[in-house]
Amino acid sequence: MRVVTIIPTYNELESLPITVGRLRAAVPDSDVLIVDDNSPDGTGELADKMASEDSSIHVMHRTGKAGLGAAYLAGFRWALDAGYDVLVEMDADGSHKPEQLPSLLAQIPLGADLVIGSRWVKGGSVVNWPLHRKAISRCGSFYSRMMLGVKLRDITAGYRAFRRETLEALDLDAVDSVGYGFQVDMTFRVAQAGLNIVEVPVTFVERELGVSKMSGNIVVEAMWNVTKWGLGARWKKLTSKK
Ligand SMILES: Nc1nc2c(ncn2[C@@H]2O[C@H](COP(=O)(O)OP(=O)(O)O[C@H]3O[C@H](CO)[C@@H](O)[C@H](O)[C@@H]3O)[C@@H](O)[C@H]2O)c(=O)[nH]1
Repeated sequence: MRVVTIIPTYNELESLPITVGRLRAAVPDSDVLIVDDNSPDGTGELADKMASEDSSIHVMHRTGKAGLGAAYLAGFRWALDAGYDVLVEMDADGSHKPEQLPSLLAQIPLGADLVIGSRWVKGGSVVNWPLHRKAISRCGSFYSRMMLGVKLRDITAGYRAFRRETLEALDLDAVDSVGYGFQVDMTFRVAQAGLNIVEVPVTFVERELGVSKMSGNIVVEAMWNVTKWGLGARWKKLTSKK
């Protein structure tokens, strides 16, 4: 099983080497793809240096900040072309513990098409999150579950492992969401394709270095899209019955 862990970065100079070091120690067999959006703090140059010292680390440079969703889509395309069997999504800031990746990967041979590292299933948790982030995440997952009929606890989670065939089954060109909405969008598409989504408990640790790129716009985008997708799916169901 050839695994690649895709790490999108925007201004992650301090966090990136720590996270990649932990990942290499925890899952030495996983290659790494860093997708940098021309970070002003020099993260891209640091990533190049790391790649020059370790042939399992690859770097994709993009011209400017275009959002986490766009970075992942570019990373997916590169990794599919390169022939990887499993594509992992991981934040650069250490909030997704690399030491927990083996528990996500273990689900792939058992038949999972998408594995979600879930904060809100039994055994999952969040460390050091302010109350408002907990509320946004829980409400976002609850609203998405209600609107989309996807029976998962943590639909917005960003710690994931995709089987390559799962991504090949989707129309990636049609995905245009940027923030939280991207994770919900991908989950909804995988669920609609009738594929097997498995949640495993993880501990999400709030970053200690750098700053989150979460913004009000990203939350509004997600809510708007979820409403649109949910109503669209209901309308489709209604009109196909006639
Ligand atoms: N290349 C690139 N990377 C980006 C961009 N925006 C964010 N990133 C990178 O994406 C990762 C997550 O960004 P954060 O800003 O730390 O995200 P967060 O608010 O903590 O959100 C996390 O949790 C959400 C659910 O609670 C998830 O939906 C989200 O995917 C992420 O895992 C980090 O590695 C960050 O550098 C961008 O425009 N371009």
